[in-house]
Amino acid sequence: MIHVNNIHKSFDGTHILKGVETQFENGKTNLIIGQSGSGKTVFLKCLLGLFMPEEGSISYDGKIYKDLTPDEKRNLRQEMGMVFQGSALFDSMTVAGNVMFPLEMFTKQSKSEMQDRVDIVLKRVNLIDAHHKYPSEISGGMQKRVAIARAIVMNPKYLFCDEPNSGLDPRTSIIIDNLIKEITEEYNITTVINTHDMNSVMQIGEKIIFLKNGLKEWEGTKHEIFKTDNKAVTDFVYSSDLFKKVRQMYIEEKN
Ligand SMILES: Nc1ncnc2c1ncn2[C@@H]1O[C@H](COP(=O)(O)OP(=O)(O)OP(=O)(O)O)[C@@H](O)[C@H]1O
Repeated sequence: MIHVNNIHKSFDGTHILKGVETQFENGKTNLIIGQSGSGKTVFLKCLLGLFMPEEGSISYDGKIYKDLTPDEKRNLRQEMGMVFQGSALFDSMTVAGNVMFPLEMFTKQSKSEMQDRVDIVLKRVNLIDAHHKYPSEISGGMQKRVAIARAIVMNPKYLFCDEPNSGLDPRTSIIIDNLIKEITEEYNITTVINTHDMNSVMQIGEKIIFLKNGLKEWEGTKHEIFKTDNKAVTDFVYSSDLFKKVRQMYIEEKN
């Protein structure tokens, strides 16, 4: 569980996050949405410990990040998995090499222990015969599965995903969304996803935070987002005719 307590972050005097307050439960897929420039990436980087808020604090299962020693911070960061936008795989390494990389960097496991773990996570993301392939030899959807396998290979308590569906077709996006949700539940991970993808919101948004100008404008579930009359949220989420119709149908069905 992650508690975000009134965090503020500025760059060169420009106030970007202006007191964000929320919490993310384990076993749940938490989504951050908002217009470009609303502060989603800055917020995710604060959660990852890459940016330090000037005010407020973030705590991870009771551990307040800013109060930890450098060693404790390092240990906590090893409990965080990250799926980067565009997968960010090492082109010169095989699929297995990419997934093994965090184990080689941060553990003292033997080669066979590492190989066993790589087999388990690649199987979990439904990639069985890809160990010896290079990223350029597999599809974008498969690359994303490799990125997810690498993010969970250290058995993280927290999983952060930046635009996990960017560059994927709608069908593959749904498969990747469902995979992240299943893994989140199965391993009881606290997952936070930055997304522009409204399909993801409707599919896996167990908790959605809507950021506007560095503030949390709204939060709720994928069911509540259909019913909200918060104009900033409805203008953003239901900007397309298709989603306007979906919302209308949902409201009529519930009445
Ligand atoms: N390292 C930085 N130094 C200075 N300003 C920054 C830095 N990182 C982000 N910003 C500024 O913070 C603001 C919010 O940026 P951020 O990347 O969080 O937006 P976003 O909501 O993720 O947008 P997008 O959806 O387009 O990715 C922007 O005005 C950006 O220029």
